[in-house]
Amino acid sequence: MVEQRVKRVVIAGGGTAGWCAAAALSRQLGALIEVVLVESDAIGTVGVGEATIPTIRTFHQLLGIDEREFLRATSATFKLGIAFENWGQVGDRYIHSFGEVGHGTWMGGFQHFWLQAREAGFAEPIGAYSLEHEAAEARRFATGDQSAISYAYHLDATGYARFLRAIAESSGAVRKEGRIARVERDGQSGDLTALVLESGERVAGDLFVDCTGFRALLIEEALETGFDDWSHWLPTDRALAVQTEATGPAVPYTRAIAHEAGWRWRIPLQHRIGNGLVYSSAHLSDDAAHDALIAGIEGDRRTDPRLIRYRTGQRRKAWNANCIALGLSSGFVEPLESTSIHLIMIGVTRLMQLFPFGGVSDALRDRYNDLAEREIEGVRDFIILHYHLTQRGDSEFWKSRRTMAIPDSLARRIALFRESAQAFQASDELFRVDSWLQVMLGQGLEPQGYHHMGKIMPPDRLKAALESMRSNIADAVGAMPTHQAFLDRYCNGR
Ligand SMILES: Cc1cc2nc3c(=O)[nH]c(=O)nc-3n(C[C@H](O)[C@H](O)[C@H](O)COP(=O)(O)OP(=O)(O)OC[C@H]3O[C@@H](n4cnc5c(N)ncnc54)[C@H](O)[C@@H]3O)c2cc1C
Repeated sequence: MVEQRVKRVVIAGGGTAGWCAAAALSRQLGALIEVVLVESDAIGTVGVGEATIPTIRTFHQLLGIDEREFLRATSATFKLGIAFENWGQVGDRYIHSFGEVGHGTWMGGFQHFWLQAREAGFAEPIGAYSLEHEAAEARRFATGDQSAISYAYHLDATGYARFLRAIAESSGAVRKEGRIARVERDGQSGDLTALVLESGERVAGDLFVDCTGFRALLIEEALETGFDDWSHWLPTDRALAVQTEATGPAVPYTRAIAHEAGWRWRIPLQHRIGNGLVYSSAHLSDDAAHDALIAGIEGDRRTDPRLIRYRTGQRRKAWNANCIALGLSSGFVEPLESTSIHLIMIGVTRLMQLFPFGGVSDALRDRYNDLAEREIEGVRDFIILHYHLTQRGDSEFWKSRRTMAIPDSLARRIALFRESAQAFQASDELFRVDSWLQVMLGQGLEPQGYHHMGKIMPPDRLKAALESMRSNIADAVGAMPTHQAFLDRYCNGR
């Protein structure tokens, strides 16, 4: 029998990444491994990261999380997509919703039918063929047996870490409070051997998970892994965040409102709104950003604006030696499509799938890094798409986004869609065709051609098929309660 070499996993950091890792590892592998987490209350967490994508629900199912309990503990609301305002041109608006857009066939996607119908003059806007889009626009929501709807959540980040901590501790994970002063390494292999706390306590382990946020204490400070900087593509490097009181019913979508040098978010929770202004410090001063943030908020402030600095890019290896970086320590592609928590969850899931019971090996590490790299690069391209496909010319920031050189992978994808309306999801890529489609069209990328599969059927049949899709969706949305009414009922257990 192969001897189990990795028995004790030490997690450094207790933000969303640290507690996600602790909860999943202890709940799923707790019978085989010991899980210890070190965090420092004095340092605290980044405190943002409140919008998610639907994969969070798969992760919750893996942990056996009760949805109502989660919603109450994190003051969460439901999210059906993101409303992008002012991205193509000032005054433009589109929703990137989570669900399917229409129905295609094996030969091609729905967009080909839709483009055919639009040319013939009988297509509604593309969003009319997506349940999630229409529900978001109508601010309605229902889940459970009543409807099959694709959704995610807006959640309170601090409450979420607390919630995950309770799961982790009840599954046997042990928390140690204290500031990590130094990291010990094996003189020969270079592997990490222990975290030494300021108190002098030594926390030894076989495998380490770096969740220390932007500090990247293990993966960078100790292991000097290196970082690929993507700020030439994604130059926003600061965010100002402030919480305000809710002023009305919660909407089931995030708002991402472009401004002269970045964008603003608005994330509705049950009791408050999370607001933030993301900007490029090369194009907007901190004072001007502060004024723009305050000018754009509604409702009384609950907190003072807080400045967060970041750099967009990825750690050269997410897994280096016997250390895996998760969360902000592994890289950050700015929060536009709410992908960071997803990348944490997929990273933890992958770690459990590739867990090095027999010891860390190059083969396991390479496989993990390969998948992590492909996934974050797919996210990167998707985010760059939003900036690059702007028609805005009202500021240096937007002019430079429009004219910048983009990754070849993305340039090919845009050219393909522009020429033929063909969109695809590469293997190991997060965003589905429906997402690429909605954002490309939403940002004003007009296909010059399309597949003629719609011409195979008589125009009347195409018209009837589209009308039936649209009216079925309209009926389903019409039967839903408002998002706020559903939330009130669902969270109260009624
Ligand atoms: C402006 C902004 C907006 C974002 N919005 C979204 C979003 O909408 N959706 C989304 O999915 N993601 C978002 N993110 C990303 C999200 O915030 C993070 O992925 C998530 O919070 C995980 O952070 P973390 O746990 O890696 O780091 P942190 O929350 O920073 O946690 C780091 C932990 O390490 C500990 N630590 C650090 N140094 C030491 C030390 N010396 N000793 C002991 N402990 C230490 C800290 O105490 C803390 O517990 C956003 C990020 C930013 C910057």
